[in-house]
Amino acid sequence: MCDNIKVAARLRRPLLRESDSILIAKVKSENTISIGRNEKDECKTFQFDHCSTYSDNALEDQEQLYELLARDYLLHALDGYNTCIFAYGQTGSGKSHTMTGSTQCPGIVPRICQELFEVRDLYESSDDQLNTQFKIRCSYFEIYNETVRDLLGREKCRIRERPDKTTYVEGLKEFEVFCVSDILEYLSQGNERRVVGATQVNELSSRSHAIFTIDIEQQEITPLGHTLERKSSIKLIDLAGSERASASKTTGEHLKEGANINRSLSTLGRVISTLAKTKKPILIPYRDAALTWVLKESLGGNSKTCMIACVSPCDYEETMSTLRYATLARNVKTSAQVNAHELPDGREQILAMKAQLEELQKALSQVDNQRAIGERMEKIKLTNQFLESRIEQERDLTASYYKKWAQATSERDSLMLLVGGILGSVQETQVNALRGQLSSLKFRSEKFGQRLDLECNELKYDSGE
Ligand SMILES: Nc1ncnc2c1ncn2[C@@H]1O[C@H](COP(=O)(O)OP(=O)(O)OP(=O)(O)O)[C@@H](O)[C@H]1O
Repeated sequence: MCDNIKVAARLRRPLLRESDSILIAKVKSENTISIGRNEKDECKTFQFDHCSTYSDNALEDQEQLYELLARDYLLHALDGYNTCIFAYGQTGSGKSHTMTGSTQCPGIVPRICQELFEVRDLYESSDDQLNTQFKIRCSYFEIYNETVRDLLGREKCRIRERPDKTTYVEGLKEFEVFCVSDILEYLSQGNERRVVGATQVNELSSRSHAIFTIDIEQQEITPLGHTLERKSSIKLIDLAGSERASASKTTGEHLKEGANINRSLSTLGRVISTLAKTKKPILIPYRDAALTWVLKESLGGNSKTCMIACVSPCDYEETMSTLRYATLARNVKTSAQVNAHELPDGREQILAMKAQLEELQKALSQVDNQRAIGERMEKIKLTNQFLESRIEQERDLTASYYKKWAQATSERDSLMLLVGGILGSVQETQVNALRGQLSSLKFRSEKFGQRLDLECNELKYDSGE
């Protein structure tokens, strides 16, 4: 969905030091602000989506600005849109007062935090079946002299581009927050570490661009029992103030800071004017400054964005320049989309998990089978080795029996020959002795034969034949 950047002008009250100055700006209606050098000068009028002025009650002014302008950006974020609110203006024009404010007079950031947790509590405590679970995280960084510094961590960080061309701060610390005091604690910790300096125009001048991000993740159970997940982020930005060196009487380090601030703000101006002029932009100079590079999505991408142009009631040139800048921003279009998708419902998840479990069990039993087969193979191998060595032994034994048997047989044969040859010439007693010898040899030879058969049979049985 295409949306123009919403632009509001906020006129701050004259400060004590300005009590003698001529008031050059006036809010004429809720959409119109006019500006003239003096009462006689012809006034120039500017139209914006919203114009707010001051009253005697600063707290009420803060409340009103939140209700009429800023709350919508919390509601959009709860619907799943990325949103961004940034305060722009000269130094001392009321940007920090508008975004952060003070404990007595809180600005937009603490109010958004407060209401976000009220909404969260309401949803989560509801007995309604359409329950929503929240996960809220925050991070805070500043861009000082073109360097990104994590205000809640220690590191200097770098800006990176994702494959889809969106940008992010690498290594930025993000903290999950569970209640409003958690998030306000991180906000105040970060504010304490922000680079602040005194200039002639503002005693507590912010010398950096500060970007506080709230990431919201919601999981909602729909009436059909599905889970809808929404992810969105709210970027809340307090820019450093534009300044003329002569007006703010800056010198040395402050002059360098001022030059960097002005350079990045003028790049922001060029990005805005290129986006405002071109329907299909060819080259937007996002990369020319860390600020525009990191805000790429908020300025020309998936975001609902609001610019609050803070103006002083007494400085004609600066106020005029801010209002011109703001007018240009009104023509910039962004293309915000709801970042939501349905998660697979519970039943589907259970079925998918069951199928996965079955597959795992199958794989496991295959592994078990293979292990059992392996173990049996190992046993068979050992048995084979044992049998082979037995066969070898038996073979040696058989060979030695054969040898003995052959010897016994030839001994018997030669004895029989001898008996045959000498039978006539020997005494009966000699014959009987020879006969005894012969029958003993016969008996031994039969025994050898039997033993041989027995060994052969055993061998056959062991080798499984
Ligand atoms: N609407 C307002 N009502 C009352 N006081 C205001 C308002 N806006 C600003 N102020 C006061 O004006 C002074 C300067 O405001 P602030 O510090 O917010 O300016 P800034 O734009 O953030 O300046 P810088 O860019 O130098 O940081 C502060 O004392 C602040 O309290």
